[in-house]
Amino acid sequence: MIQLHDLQFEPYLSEKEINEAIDKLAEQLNRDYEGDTPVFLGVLNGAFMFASEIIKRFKGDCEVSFVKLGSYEGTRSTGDVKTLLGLNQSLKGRRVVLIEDIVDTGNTLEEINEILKKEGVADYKVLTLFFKPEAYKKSIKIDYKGMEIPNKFIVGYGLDYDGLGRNLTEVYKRKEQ
Ligand SMILES: O=P(O)(O)OC[C@H]1O[C@H](OP(=O)(O)OP(=O)(O)O)[C@H](O)[C@@H]1O
Ligand code: HPA
Repeated sequence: MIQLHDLQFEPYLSEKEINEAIDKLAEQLNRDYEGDTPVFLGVLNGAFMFASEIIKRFKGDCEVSFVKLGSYEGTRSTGDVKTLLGLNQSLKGRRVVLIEDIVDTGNTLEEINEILKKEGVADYKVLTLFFKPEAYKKSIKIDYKGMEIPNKFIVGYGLDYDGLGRNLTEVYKRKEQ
């Protein structure tokens, strides 16, 4: 059990389980993007750890870029997704792989979708380590999912509770009261 701020969290996914999911995603990406030079676009802050691991496993040429969006306060989405750092390169005509640590309500994804539509990308795919099907309210297709998880608040592997927990290499879920 760990404590972050006022909440307790219990172990949920081991580093081994997470790495196995990332290995599988990497195999798919290496197959689907063979011979292409995709742009991996990570969504900060949460995706930093996953982005690093998946990009290390990509065998071809690629570019790496980041945007920074935020909408969570504590354990809840405010529904108001703020772009804190936007794109700093043109993605026109490029194949883009959006890297998310988690797709939960889908609010963040919808916001990025609008940004990428305006960019005139050749195509883009959504890659996420974690996906909460019960919470997802949008229709944007999630192309690559590492793991489907129940609608519980998690921390670790880049994900935080009010700033803490991002450095944990395993994932913890909020303890039921
Ligand atoms: O599908 P949603 O409900 O929009 O949730 C997913 C988003 O929430 C988290 O970001 P957050 O806004 O907490 O910012 P952070 O990445 O800096 O922690 C996470 O990193 C995703 O980007
Ligand atoms: O379960 C979660 N944990 C941490 N951050 C998040 N952002 C969306 N869902 C989550």
